[in-house]
Amino acid sequence: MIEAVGLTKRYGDKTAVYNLSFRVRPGTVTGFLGPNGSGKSTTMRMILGLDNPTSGSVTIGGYPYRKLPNAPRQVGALLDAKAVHGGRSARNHLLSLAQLSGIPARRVDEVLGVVGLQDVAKKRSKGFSLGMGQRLGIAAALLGDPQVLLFDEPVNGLDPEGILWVRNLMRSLAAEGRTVFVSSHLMSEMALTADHLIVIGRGQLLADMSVRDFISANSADFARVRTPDTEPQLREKLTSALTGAGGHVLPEQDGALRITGLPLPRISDLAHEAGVRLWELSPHQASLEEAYMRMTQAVVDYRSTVDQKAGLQQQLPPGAQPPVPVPGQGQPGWYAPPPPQQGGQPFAMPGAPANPYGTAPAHAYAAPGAPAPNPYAQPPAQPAQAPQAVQAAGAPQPAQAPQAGQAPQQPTPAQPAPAAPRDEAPAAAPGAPATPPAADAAPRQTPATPPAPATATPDTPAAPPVPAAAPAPAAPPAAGPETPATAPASVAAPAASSPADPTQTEDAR
Ligand SMILES: Nc1ncnc2c1ncn2[C@@H]1O[C@H](COP(=O)(O)OP(=O)(O)OP(=O)(O)O)[C@@H](O)[C@H]1O
Repeated sequence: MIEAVGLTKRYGDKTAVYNLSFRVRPGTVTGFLGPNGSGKSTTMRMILGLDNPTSGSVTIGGYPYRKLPNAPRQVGALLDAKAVHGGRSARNHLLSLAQLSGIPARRVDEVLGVVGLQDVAKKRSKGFSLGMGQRLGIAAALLGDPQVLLFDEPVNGLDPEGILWVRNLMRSLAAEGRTVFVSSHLMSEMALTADHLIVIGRGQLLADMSVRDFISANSADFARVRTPDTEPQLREKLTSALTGAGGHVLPEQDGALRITGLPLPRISDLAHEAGVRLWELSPHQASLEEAYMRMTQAVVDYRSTVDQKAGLQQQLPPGAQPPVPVPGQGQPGWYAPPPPQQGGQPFAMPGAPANPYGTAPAHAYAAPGAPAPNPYAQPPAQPAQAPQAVQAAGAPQPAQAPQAGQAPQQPTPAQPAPAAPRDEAPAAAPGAPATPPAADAAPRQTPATPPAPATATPDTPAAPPVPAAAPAPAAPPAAGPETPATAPASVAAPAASSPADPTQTEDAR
């Protein structure tokens, strides 16, 4: 179990994560969703002890990562597939991680087989494609056979076979009772892979619920109706009959109508009464993508504004009519309206308190574009305990991001029980070698941007970036469980990715 309580991270003026509380449970795949820059990677780094929270806490099996006995055997992670010493072969990369964590060499060959890299095991990883790099990162995460796995965008760059493989891998890891936490922007994939979702926007929790609940809470089921293409007047007739009966009708791009607010039999009756023949009348459930778009459209920071496809469009033949644009399509809110029972609160979580933190109203996202309270300006009430429910916060205003000196009142984070871990109790003796490679412990480097004050002092002071050409030194045995592990051996963390000397010969296998 991963448990975050009131987790907050600021980089100078930038609040990357704000007051996040959630639990990631074993036995399920939990998807971690959010727009670009919403704080997913930052959250994962805090879970793995690679960044220190500004406030709040996050534990794995009851321990902060750095206090976790034999952490590399308990937690595996893929954060950045490129965080590999390019001059090393895949096998030697894994071997060095294994040696530093007391993992037998035969396990290296096992995981190489699991990820399908056995044939290129002796090739230097700098020649790897993006997908091969992802596989190597996944192999590193699996190395310690850990109970808790974190994957940041694991299907990036994978081919369809690879995507299917990752999906099945995640599901089988969860089926074995492991805790699997995976971020992705691929909604269709998440819909097939995840059982549960944690959705954040601008660093704040938007939803914490099952995929099924998420879709039904944030979208409406709808009916698709098609009238004969040859008689456009029938479409108009049906539209007015349905609208008159209280239905909500949206044209779809292929000429069909998308109807919400009326049950299928009623649509059929209305069509019959209006003398309109139907070519299609079918029930549909909104996709995860639609539900996600609806929920997050108010908290997207980076949105493309230029129609890049404009220049690619073919000229219409003389006399041809351009396709009728779908009203509102592409604009916030063009998706089907929220389910009526939600009373216009598409994000209200079924059965959950509407406003667990007493912050912004639950309907804050119901009307995209409507003025929304700034959650940063409204310090949340102290949560009684780690909520499993959605934090129905309002859409933050970008211009009003919190300043470092104007920190809202922080909730007192609940202290994680210092007792023995629960479901992820350490499998190995605490004295087992646990010190991971120093390179893995380095904080995220952002060369183009000078680090903000919060990052100027690395969270892991003892771990400066290791020069790329220098192999990670063999770690001394861990002093014991109280010795903070600087980073997981199996975490594919950045900092070891500086260009390797191309003339360097591959070290002994
Ligand atoms: N080391 C850092 N120093 C300063 N700002 C940072 C640092 N790391 C992250 N940020 C900022 O924190 C915010 C959250 O970034 P993060 O990488 O966690 O988002 P994300 O949800 O993982 O994004 P994406 O989906 O694009 O990977 C961003 O605005 C980012 O610029």
